[in-house]
Amino acid sequence: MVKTLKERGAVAEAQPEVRPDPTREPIVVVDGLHIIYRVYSGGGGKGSAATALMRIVKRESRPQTKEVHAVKGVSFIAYRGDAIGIVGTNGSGKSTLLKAIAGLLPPARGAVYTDGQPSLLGVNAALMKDLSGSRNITLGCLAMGLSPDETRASYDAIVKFADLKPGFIEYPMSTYSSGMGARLRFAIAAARTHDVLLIDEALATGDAKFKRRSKAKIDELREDAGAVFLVAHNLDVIEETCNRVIWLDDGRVKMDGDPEEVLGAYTEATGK
Ligand SMILES: Nc1ncnc2c1ncn2[C@@H]1O[C@H](COP(=O)(O)OP(=O)(O)OP(=O)(O)O)[C@@H](O)[C@H]1O
Repeated sequence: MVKTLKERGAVAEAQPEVRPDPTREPIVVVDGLHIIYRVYSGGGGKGSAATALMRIVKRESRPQTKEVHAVKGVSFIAYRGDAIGIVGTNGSGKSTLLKAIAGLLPPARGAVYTDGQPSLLGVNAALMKDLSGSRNITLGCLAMGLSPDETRASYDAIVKFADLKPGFIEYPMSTYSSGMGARLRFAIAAARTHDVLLIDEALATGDAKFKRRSKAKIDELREDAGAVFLVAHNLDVIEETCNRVIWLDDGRVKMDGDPEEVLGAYTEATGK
């Protein structure tokens, strides 16, 4: 039987139409964005340096590349003051979308326009795990563009916000639990206002008290910042923090709108 284009997956399911709101100020415009990862695969052998060297010696051709189409024609507009939660099952493209908004991944097609500088705060944000929390605060603040005076002035507030166990601020970050690390990273990032703040799972590891304080901080950041994006598997965090939710499904926008409505449909569809 001949399959239709849709059955063969050649035609994407329609994504919600984007209707600009002329009364609000756009901060991030994502326009028909496609992100494709190219992964080396095949050749049989392991992808080690030795295999690559053998291939050069034997003058074999390069291994085949495989494409992973992670974001498929995503479009939306984020406005000043928006806190947008991004939900979706594993591998649906949430982290990829955040990285693309941060400018870390080149679009294969489409474009991302941002008014101001996006900052990506991920659980894996690049602090130095061998340095103490204290040194990382200085490093992180300077890396975010704060002056040495501003860094010194922000130090106490960051330590207080991170609320680590006594003494831990002088220990290397490699000794921190993932929750402690996430708290410190969030506290550092929150020390500055951001035009566009992208948060990837940073709050998932915090306890209830920290989540409450981070929600208050995100509300504050939203007032000063342009827009906040939050990826989290914990839907409570999204529901409490965001005024809008985008549901990604296999790299496409399935729904974009009111948190209650989108999270309701998402929970029903996925049983999460
Ligand atoms: N560096 C990479 N190279 C190749 N493929 C990748 C890479 N990073 C992600 N992918 C693929 O892109 C797709 C989207 O991944 P992504 O990490 O954006 O999803 P996610 O929704 O954030 O998932 P999770 O909820 O598990 O964190 C997946 O198929 C994943 O395997």
